[in-house]
Amino acid sequence: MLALLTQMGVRAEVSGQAMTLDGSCVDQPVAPYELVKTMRASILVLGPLVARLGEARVSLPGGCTIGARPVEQHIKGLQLMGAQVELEHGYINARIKQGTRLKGSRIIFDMITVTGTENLLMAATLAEGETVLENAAREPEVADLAHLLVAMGAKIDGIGTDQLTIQGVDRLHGARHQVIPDRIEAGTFLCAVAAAGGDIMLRNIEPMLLDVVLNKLCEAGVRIESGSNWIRATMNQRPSAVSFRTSEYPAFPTDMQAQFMALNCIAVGAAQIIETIFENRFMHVQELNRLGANIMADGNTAFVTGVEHLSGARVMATDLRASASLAIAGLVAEGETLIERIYHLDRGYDQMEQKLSALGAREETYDL
Ligand SMILES: CC(=O)N[C@H]1[C@@H](OP(=O)(O)OP(=O)(O)OC[C@H]2O[C@@H](n3ccc(=O)[nH]c3=O)[C@H](O)[C@@H]2O)O[C@H](CO)[C@@H](O)[C@@H]1O
Ligand SMILES: C=C(OP(=O)(O)O)C(=O)O
Repeated sequence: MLALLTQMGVRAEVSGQAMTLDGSCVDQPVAPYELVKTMRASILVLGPLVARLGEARVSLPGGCTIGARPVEQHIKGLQLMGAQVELEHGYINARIKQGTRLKGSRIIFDMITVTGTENLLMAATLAEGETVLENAAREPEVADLAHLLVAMGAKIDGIGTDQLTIQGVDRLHGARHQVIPDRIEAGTFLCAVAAAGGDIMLRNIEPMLLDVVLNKLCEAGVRIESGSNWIRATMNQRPSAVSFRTSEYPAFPTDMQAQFMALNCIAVGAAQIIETIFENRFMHVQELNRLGANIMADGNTAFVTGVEHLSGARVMATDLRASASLAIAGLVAEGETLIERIYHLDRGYDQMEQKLSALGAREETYDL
């Protein structure tokens, strides 16, 4: 909805005055992962479609412009399984010989790729014989997909590890599956409370999904309590600065980098942030600096020196998590913050403005 309104010229406004979020009695059900994220998904139907129908044509994937985001690992894997793959006018065409199936293969990824693992995992479930995926991604979302496939009749060993062994089956059947909660949405709300102060109760979230994030929040001074499917965070002081390096799961997720940078902007002390997954994921730095932050970026490293106050300004969202970091900084900043191109946020958050409002934030979307 917000995306549609934005296309019609609507902008979102976040305003605050050293605001605190007090949501101790407000339930925040965390949205299922990927329910609202679609643009990057085109590549994910390539493998399963070729496996099922023998040919497929999909556009090169979109997604946030945080780096080149190549997909040659997906293509290499499908070729090893016997598919012919061509690039044509921004589309990927893949096919196998009529009357044949993809062939099980041993595929060693050159680097850890989440969507690459997911794509070839799905394709392998319907291939002929055994496929072994080595150096596979271990993100919980990959394991969740594997559990769904198993419920649909696939044969997969090594779920949750970096080596997945798949015995191809002739067909899959329907199944019922509960998608895991979105750990990045949960982490974003926790960061908002860590930065602005206050109290939040998140339900329908397994703390284990957020291990490293919760550790960093504790290091920042947040009080964390948790049960099997809930997390409560309380913060009543300025956060302490926390340094980190993004990396593949189970290390610190790249999708939480921008939100922790916002937290560091108003922290006591200084932090070093190293981004190792994407080469262009610091676009929020100059926008946070517009709000009075003190950040210097040099290559894949950002140095953040915490300041006591941020002050509202007009800023521009450049991608999904950059938008979230600006929303967090806007809550903390004194005065009004106007975030342009907020439509990026809608691709990964369901009704963030309503959820923040429920916590006591003053946030509006309005027609200009
Ligand atoms: C490992 C990792 O943290 N992946 C993140 C990545 O997943 P996403 O699946 O979008 O990206 P990948 O995991 O495939 O990419 C990881 C790295 O490998 C490189 N690469 C990937 C595939 C390929 O064929 N060639 C290639 O060079 C990418 O450029 C990137 O530097 O973005 C998502 C959205 O931000 C995050 O949720 C994922 O956590
Ligand atoms: C960059 C992200 O998503 P996508 O891969 O869909 O661009 C993200 O979730 O932070």
